[in-house]
Amino acid sequence: MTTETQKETLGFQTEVKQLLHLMIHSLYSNKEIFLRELISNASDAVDKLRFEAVSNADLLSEDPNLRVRIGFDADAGTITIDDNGIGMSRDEAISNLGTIAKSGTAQFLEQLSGDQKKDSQLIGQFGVGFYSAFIVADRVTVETRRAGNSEAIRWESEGSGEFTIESIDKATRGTTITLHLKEDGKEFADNWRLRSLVSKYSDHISIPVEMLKVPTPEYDEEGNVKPADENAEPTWEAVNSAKALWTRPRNEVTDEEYKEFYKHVSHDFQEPLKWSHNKVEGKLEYTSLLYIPSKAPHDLWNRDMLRGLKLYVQRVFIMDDAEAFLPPYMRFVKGVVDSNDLSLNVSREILQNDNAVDSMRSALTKRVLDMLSKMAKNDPETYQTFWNEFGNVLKEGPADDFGNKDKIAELLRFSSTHTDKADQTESLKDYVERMAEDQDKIYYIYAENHNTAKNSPHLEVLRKKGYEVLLLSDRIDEWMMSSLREFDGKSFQDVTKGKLDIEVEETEEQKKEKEQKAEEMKPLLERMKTILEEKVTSVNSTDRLTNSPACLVVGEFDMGLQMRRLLEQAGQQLPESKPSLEINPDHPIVQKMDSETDEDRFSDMAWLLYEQATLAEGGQLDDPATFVTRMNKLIVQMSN
Ligand SMILES: Nc1ncnc2c1ncn2[C@@H]1O[C@H](COP(=O)(O)OP(=O)(O)OP(=O)(O)O)[C@@H](O)[C@H]1O
Repeated sequence: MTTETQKETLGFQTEVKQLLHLMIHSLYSNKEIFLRELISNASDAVDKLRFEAVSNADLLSEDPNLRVRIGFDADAGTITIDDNGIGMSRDEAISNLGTIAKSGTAQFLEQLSGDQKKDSQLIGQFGVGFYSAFIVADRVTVETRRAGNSEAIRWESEGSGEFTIESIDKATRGTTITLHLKEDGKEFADNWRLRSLVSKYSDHISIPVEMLKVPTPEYDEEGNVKPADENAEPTWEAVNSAKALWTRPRNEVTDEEYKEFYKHVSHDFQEPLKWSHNKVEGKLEYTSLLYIPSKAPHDLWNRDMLRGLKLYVQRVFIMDDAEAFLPPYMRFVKGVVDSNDLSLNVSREILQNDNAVDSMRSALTKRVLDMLSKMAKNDPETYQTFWNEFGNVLKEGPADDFGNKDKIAELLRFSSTHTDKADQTESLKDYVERMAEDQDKIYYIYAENHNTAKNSPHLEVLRKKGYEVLLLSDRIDEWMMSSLREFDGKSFQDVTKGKLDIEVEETEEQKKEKEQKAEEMKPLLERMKTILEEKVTSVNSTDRLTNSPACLVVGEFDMGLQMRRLLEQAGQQLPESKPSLEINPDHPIVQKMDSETDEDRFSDMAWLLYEQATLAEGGQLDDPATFVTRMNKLIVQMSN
């Protein structure tokens, strides 16, 4: 006996144990989904076999009719799901059915709270897959033989922490899963129950999902039921329509079918927000079925994760996550593309450099943008749900996809001083419609968080003028704004950069008065400049402030202070560039400073103005302790 034939006991990876435990507890009110998950896996296994058979036809020859079979034994309390797909080798079974390969699993498990309803949603988003068998079964046996291998194995587990694995004889390739049902899972070992679940969840599966035909009774001449023929071969019949859903005409597919198909391709538990199903004929021939999910997966932010559409070539499954068909900022889209123009041997590398793929990619990108524009126009509430989940990914769009910049800009939603709320609900179109008559720019501010943006001294004069300002505080925002130059002919203006160019209506007299004041301010500004020389390029008088005494402004073409901080934190060496300090000449502190004769006190006040301006725009002080000492000194002097 070789070691391989011996029965080995192995432990589940810790994460599997945790997931199993949580899943059994949080999904018990939705038990029936186990069947969908297992049929979905069986169909994937058949797809993989068909793909391998493209280069090795022998794999198919022994058993060419691809199908999944569902059997049950009500007396024994078992259900079997049997496929003649790719099967698993010993090593594959150990890693596929004993570990979770997904990145971020540990973080995901940490999010679970013990609240059954919330957890079941999260687990659904994560994908339960094979392990869902343990919702209804207290023992699961998997017998499997990989196509092309002679060795078959039996994997078995009670789902509590370990599994066994041993070599067995199995005549045919593929996988048979036997569920030994728990007491409260026995209801599923029933012909009609199983049939109705297959139609509900798996009708769209492209291969036949078969069950044993229930013999129709035959009658003798007297009208009595004839005894069944003991020797008759059981006949299997398909209980689903077994036609790839995307190949069917749109008007013959129901919403329910689209939704179930989505769950199959996306491994998502929840319903999609929208979908778009299209057949393209002409120079290129392909069919696409694209879905917008309703919830972001937990690892969406990871740009390196492989993500994309399921690729079929002439109905043969080629690969999951074919990322070449959509740009990275559309990595939330799920679905299928089935092409008639690609070779069955196509690889990821070929996809990256193929002209047909390029054309499909730009057409599919337009399709998604159109789907979103329509949703935004006809169903703003659903669009808002989309935006709240995926807006931050779409914000990568203007930089990623220059050609569609304007279309993407229309889809963006912002927080703005119009609502003063953190929710991103305002479109640029709304902004432009609300623009004041004499306003010719779209103003925005970027800060580390919403409140810093909303309360920034830089907004004071704009608020006074009634100009709306976009309040940006997502990390991606500054990058996005650097690619958005204009919208509807209006340029964007960062209110913390350069000159604001806001026309303030004033009479000749007021103008003169201002000039005179500026002249009077000069010595004060000079005095401050000498003190703050190492921190600022200049100290100027400004009319952008109404309530605050001072703010920091960077040059029009300089990097924003927030971006600079982010890059510095990331360890980048940046050329030095200093902001300028702008002073509100009407502010009492500034006026007080002008008459301050004590040089030490003046210096403290100048530093405090600079430091508070830094803090107000979300910056950090180089020397916070000295700032506190200075402030305390002034407070004591004030109260004396
Ligand atoms: N019937 C089967 N035939 C061959 N391999 C299978 C079968 N069922 C499962 N597997 C293998 O086990 C792996 C794990 O399955 P599981 O259902 O847990 O995850 P998944 O299908 O990859 O993703 P998800 O958890 O999102 O459903 C699969 O990726 C596949 O490689």
